[in-house]
Amino acid sequence: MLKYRNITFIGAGSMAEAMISGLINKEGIAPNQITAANHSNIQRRIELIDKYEINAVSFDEVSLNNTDMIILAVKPKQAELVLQQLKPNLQDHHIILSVLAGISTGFMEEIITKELPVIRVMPNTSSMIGESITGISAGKYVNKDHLDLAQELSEAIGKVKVISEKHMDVFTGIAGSGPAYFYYLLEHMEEVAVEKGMDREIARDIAAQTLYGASKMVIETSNSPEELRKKVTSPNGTTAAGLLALDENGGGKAIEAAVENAAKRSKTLREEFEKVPVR
Ligand SMILES: NC(=O)C1=CN([C@@H]2O[C@H](COP(=O)(O)OP(=O)(O)OC[C@H]3O[C@@H](n4cnc5c(N)ncnc54)[C@H](O)[C@@H]3O)[C@@H](O)[C@H]2O)C=CC1
Ligand SMILES: O=C(O)[C@@H]1CCC=N1
Repeated sequence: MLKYRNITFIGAGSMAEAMISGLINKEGIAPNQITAANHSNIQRRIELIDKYEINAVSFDEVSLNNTDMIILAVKPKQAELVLQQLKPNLQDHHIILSVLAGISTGFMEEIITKELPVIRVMPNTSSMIGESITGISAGKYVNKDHLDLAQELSEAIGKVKVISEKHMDVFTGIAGSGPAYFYYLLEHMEEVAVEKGMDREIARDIAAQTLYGASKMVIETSNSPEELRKKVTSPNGTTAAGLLALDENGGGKAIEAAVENAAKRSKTLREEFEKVPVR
């Protein structure tokens, strides 16, 4: 069970913080079970200690003796170096989770050489408030207990889907990067309202609640997005006019292209940063 486990984040940036915040808001995971390690930014460590009362240390000070789960949360390009540096201190009881976009379990397993469980976990920043949707896929040495633990951790920050690793790129394109597309949408909606003289804060609330309500309708009713869209669209009404403008301006295609391009980038990150490790 997660509540008896100690967790060390390697990397203490936005994604690590979103997960830390979600985890300690969840009953059962005490701040002192969590350690975050970063490269050199002392100010950032102080900020995390003050805000969450977790332990925060520099990468050089990190000790893995009392850790059960290591969560890699550095940039994909740092994967190889960080794993090489961790390798001498890895122990048989360690479970390695990686939130790194693109980087495969096979590559990580190859670097660490020990037969340790490596699990890819793709959350999003809504972990911060326990509303992530997190994709997990297991490496070669993962058993049911390891997977259950990764699932439990992911459930502490939102919902979970266990997926095949071959779908991780598209999952990242939809869910890892997805919040940014919706923020972009909200920014644009807000801007139009502001241009028409509406107060920015009010416009923001209106747009955000509209998105939240629409999402909740998809999640909580048995209707598909298409059915729900049709229910909003009165013949010859305002929605039809709005959707026509979306179509004419390539709205649907733009959304598809965003997901495709993010998924493609996930794949090219792998090609760029997975080199054959030097043993
Ligand atoms: N930001 C997001 O929404 C999501 C990010 N991810 C993945 O999470 C990972 C981290 O992304 P962000 O948090 O956005 O990046 P970030 O740039 O905010 O954080 C990276 C962290 O790694 C630390 N770091 C760099 N080199 C290090 C080293 N040698 N040892 C220890 N720490 C080191 C940095 O000090 C920093 O704290 C990436 O691999 C990304 O693909 C996954 C899902 C969503
Ligand atoms: O932009 C990125 O590469 C990371 C991975 C998913 C979300 N943020």
